[in-house]
Amino acid sequence: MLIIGNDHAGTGLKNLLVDWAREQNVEVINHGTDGVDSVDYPDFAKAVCKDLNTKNGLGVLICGSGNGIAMTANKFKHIRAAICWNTELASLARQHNNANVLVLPARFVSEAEGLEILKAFLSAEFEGGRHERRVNKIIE
Ligand SMILES: O=C(CO)C(O)[C@H](O)[C@H](O)COP(=O)(O)O
Repeated sequence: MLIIGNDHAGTGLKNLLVDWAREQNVEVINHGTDGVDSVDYPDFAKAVCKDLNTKNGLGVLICGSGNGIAMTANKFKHIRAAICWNTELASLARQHNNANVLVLPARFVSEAEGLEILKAFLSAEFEGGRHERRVNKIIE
């Protein structure tokens, strides 16, 4: 399951990702705005993170730079949100940090790049070991 949210800067990329995920038969919950009128990104980060803390899935948050929406998300317990602007960062966010929210900066990646970054995030797995010790220290 993907739980997705975005502000007005991320609507186009969000639509592409939702369409792709549904084509893959991945269940998607869309908490983002579907328009381009100016909205406030914390509202969407909060909706996604609250939902994610009650469901088994991964989150995707999209805004212009990624910064504000990630700052908001990382205030939630059990949320580890990683801003990723290429596929390598997305894989590492899962492999090393067990990130459960992918944050995409829509004004700094193309829509095609955003989709590849999501694919990399979804296909990577947490490696555990020394990384588990470190992630546990984040959780503490
Ligand atoms: O950091 C951000 C959200 O996490 C953003 O980049 C916003 O999308 C951005 O600040 C919106 O800017 P705008 O000038 O209001 O479109």
